[in-house]
Amino acid sequence: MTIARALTVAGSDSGGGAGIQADLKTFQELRVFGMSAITAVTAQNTLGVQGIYPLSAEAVQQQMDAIGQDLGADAVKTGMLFSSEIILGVAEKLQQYKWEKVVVDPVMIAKGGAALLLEESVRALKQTLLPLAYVVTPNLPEAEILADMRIISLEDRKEAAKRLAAYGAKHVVMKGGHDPAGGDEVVDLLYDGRDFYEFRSARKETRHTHGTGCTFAAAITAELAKGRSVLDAVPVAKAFIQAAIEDSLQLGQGHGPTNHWAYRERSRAQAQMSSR
Ligand SMILES: Nc1ncnc2c1ncn2[C@@H]1O[C@H](COP(=O)(O)OP(=O)(O)O)[C@@H](O)[C@H]1O
Ligand SMILES: Cc1ncc(COP(=O)(O)O)c(N)n1
Repeated sequence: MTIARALTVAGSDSGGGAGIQADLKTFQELRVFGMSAITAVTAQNTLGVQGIYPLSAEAVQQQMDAIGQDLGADAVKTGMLFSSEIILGVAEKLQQYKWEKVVVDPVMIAKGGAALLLEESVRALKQTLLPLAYVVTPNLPEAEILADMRIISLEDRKEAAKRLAAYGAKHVVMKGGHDPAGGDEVVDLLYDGRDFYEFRSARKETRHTHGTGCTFAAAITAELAKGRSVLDAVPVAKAFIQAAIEDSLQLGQGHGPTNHWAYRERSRAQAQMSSR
């Protein structure tokens, strides 16, 4: 039996809802062997980010070497990268190990407002990492910064996706969670350099959305690691995050984490129903 392997290069969230912790939980739930290279340690909970301790670019590269030289990875996800030095170091290793299924979640600001990427590093993200992205998964505020334009209409989203593709990203998945005019639907838009696809789901009214972006991108990464196409991976990720948001765990006093085992429990219940 072949074992699908995925590597996440991201920050640690002590609260367990986002970052490395969300990614590894998601990989595990989707039956993919998860590995990590930590870029920064954050002291964080559902109330916000209390501290950020970045690692050196060398320490991040050494972790990626440890995986590249031994276990290997079928897909790689990047999340919080914090500085230009780390971005450049990560880009170098992605190229060295010829990792092509790379999902770049361009994490910039935590839900509570803390900067998880230095402002001066946006350029490095655009110019060094986007060209290596098989998939980039911006939320709307991140897409506005990367594409350098305001996004209001669906046409704006399409124009922004084209601009990100022009930087070299093979697929753009623009998430719609932050759409102020979203109404009762959340629409994620996929652009593959040729066509646009819309993925819709019911918007859940909730404040428990800590780590939704990380979890969604990790689910795409897991499915790519198994050999699925982007067009097949995105609907699985959408179903995964929908279940995780709808069945949230009500933990903590602020923006609580999503439920990483909800998708598996739903799938199991469905299988039992259909076998009756
Ligand atoms: N309230 C919600 N109800 C259902 N799905 C949501 C909701 N908010 C976000 N999502 C989904 O969660 C994923 C992350 O979305 P988004 O909030 O835009 O990104 P981020 O967490 O990076 O800010 C997307 O697939 C989006 O469709
Ligand atoms: C270490 C770390 N990485 C990423 C996020 C973003 O979280 P979200 O997925 O909610 O945008 C976070 N809060 N902490």
